[in-house]
This record gives sequence, C-alpha cells and structure tokens, in this order.
Amino acid sequence: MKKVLTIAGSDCSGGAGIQADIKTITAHKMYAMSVITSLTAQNTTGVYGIADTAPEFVGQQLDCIFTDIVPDAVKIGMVSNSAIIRVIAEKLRQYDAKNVVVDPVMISTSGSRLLSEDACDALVSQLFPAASLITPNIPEAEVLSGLDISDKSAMLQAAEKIAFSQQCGVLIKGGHLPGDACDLLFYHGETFWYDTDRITNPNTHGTGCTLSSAIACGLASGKDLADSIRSAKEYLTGALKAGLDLGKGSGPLDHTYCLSSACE
Ligand SMILES: Nc1ncnc2c1ncn2[C@@H]1O[C@H](COP(=O)(O)OP(=O)(O)OP(=O)(O)O)[C@@H](O)[C@H]1O
Ligand SMILES: Cc1ncc(CO)c(N)n1
Repeated sequence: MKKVLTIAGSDCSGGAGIQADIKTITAHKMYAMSVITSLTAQNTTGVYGIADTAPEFVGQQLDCIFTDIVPDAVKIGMVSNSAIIRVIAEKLRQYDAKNVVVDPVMISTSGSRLLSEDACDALVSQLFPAASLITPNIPEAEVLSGLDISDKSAMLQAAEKIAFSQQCGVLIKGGHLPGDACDLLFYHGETFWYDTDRITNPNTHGTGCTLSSAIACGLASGKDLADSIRSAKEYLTGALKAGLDLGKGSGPLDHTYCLSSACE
C-alpha cells in the first residue's frame, strides 16, 4: 500500500485542510498520515479561530512519521508561521522526503488569512526548494509573481515568472477566473493546460486541498507530474459534480462519490 503524508491545518468542519486530504488519500486507496500544523475553528461560512501548533511539536510529529512509516509522497497545506515553516523544511531535508507537493495556502475560500505576512518569504525561500510542485491559486500566484492575473495569458506570464526562480513545477489553478476551470502547469520550460468545464456548484470549500493531495497520490503511485495532475483533476471534478450540499455557506466536496466505482 502506498503511503501519503499531509502536513496541514485541521478544518473541524471537514471540508478543507487535513480532513479533505485524508478523505482524498483514502478514496485513492492509499494510507494517510497527518502532521497538524494548526487547529482552525471554521465551517462553510468562515474561519473563526486559529491555534497554531508549537513548532517543536510539528518537528516531533515529523520525526515519528519519518522514522517509522516513510511516506511515498507528501502534501503541504496551511503552515501558518515562519517557525513552523523552518522546522518542516529542516525535517524534509533531514529525511530526504520525496514527491513533495506544496499548496501555498494564504487565504481561505471565505477570505481569512491562513499564513502570516512575514511567513510568505519563508514559504518561498525554505519550502519551495523542497517541492516537486507548487499549486498556487490565482490570488496566491498574484502575490508570488507580483502580476495581476485576469486571463490565461496572464496566467502564463505569472507561471514563467514564478518558475524562473524555482526548480519545481508550477501549477496555477484557474478556479478563481470566470469561464472554464483551466489550470496551467509550467515545468522545465514546457506548458501543459488542463481545461475542464466549470461545474455549476457553489460548494467549492476545499477544492485546492483536494487537488494537491490527489496529485500527491498520483506521484506516490509512480505517475509522472503531468499524469498525476490529469488524474487529480478528474477526481476533483467528480467530487464537485456529485453535488453535495451541506452547510450555510460554500460547502464541502463529496469524497464518497467513487467508493463503489473503480476510482484510482
Ligand atoms: N466550479 C468549478 N468547476 C470545476 N472545477 C473547478 C471549479 N472551481 C474550482 N475548480 C478547480 O478546482 C481546483 C482548485 O482550484 P481553486 O482555484 O478553486 O483553488 P483554491 O482557491 O486553492 O481552492 P480552495 O477553495 O480550497 O482554497 C482547480 O483544479 C480548479 O480548476
Ligand atoms: C485548514 C485549512 N487549510 C486550507 C484551507 C483553504 O481552503 C482552509 N480553509 N483551511
């Protein structure tokens, strides 16, 4: 059985963060492990509280995992502050972690800050070098590139600019632009577009978390980056199409949609 680790924040309402990741990894029939960087009090309407884990305790959790059940891939989501980022980067280096997907979570779907401002530099300088892939959404890609992104050509410019200083692949997710859901991978000077029809569903809480952990599952199973993204998009689209409608705000995805079918 392939093993996938998620390093992320907890969403008590189960739609995003660690909970979305574990559901995604389990639906891929893989073994899920988690290092919780932060507890959030949130639901479909917003984020109401954040309690960060002590950085030393993040380190202790990582030691427990890497000295025992070594993951085949690692997904990193909400990392909150620079001390937590430092310890994660150190441990990933120490244990030579493979297939690392970094979702540079900065702001929640509902608009709350999930990364302190000073931590943004640490994320770029310390975690990106450990990554095989980073997966910014449009607002995150705007912060990382310093460009305004309002269409596909601006996505391309931003991806090139971000990739210029990084060795890893850059996947800019187009969920926040109008029209189809078009994501762009820029990797070793090549571009790949992943275009899917936009599903009419206001319940998109946790799409980013789900996509990045599904990509980590693809990498864990030995697929290359481009294929891992293609199958992750299929998984995500299915979970959106299933049309679950929970809560009073932007609700979660349905990770049970493929339990009875042949979902890889
Ligand atoms: N309505 C939709 N229909 C189809 N695909 C979508 C839709 N909305 C988002 N996506 C896809 O979901 C994935 C996540 O994209 P998005 O831009 O929403 O990320 P995000 O903002 O990081 O997510 P989150 O809401 O978890 O913070 C991308 O592959 C995107 O194309
Ligand atoms: C814990 C957590 N991670 C990521 C997101 C991004 O959607 C969120 N809302 N909550």
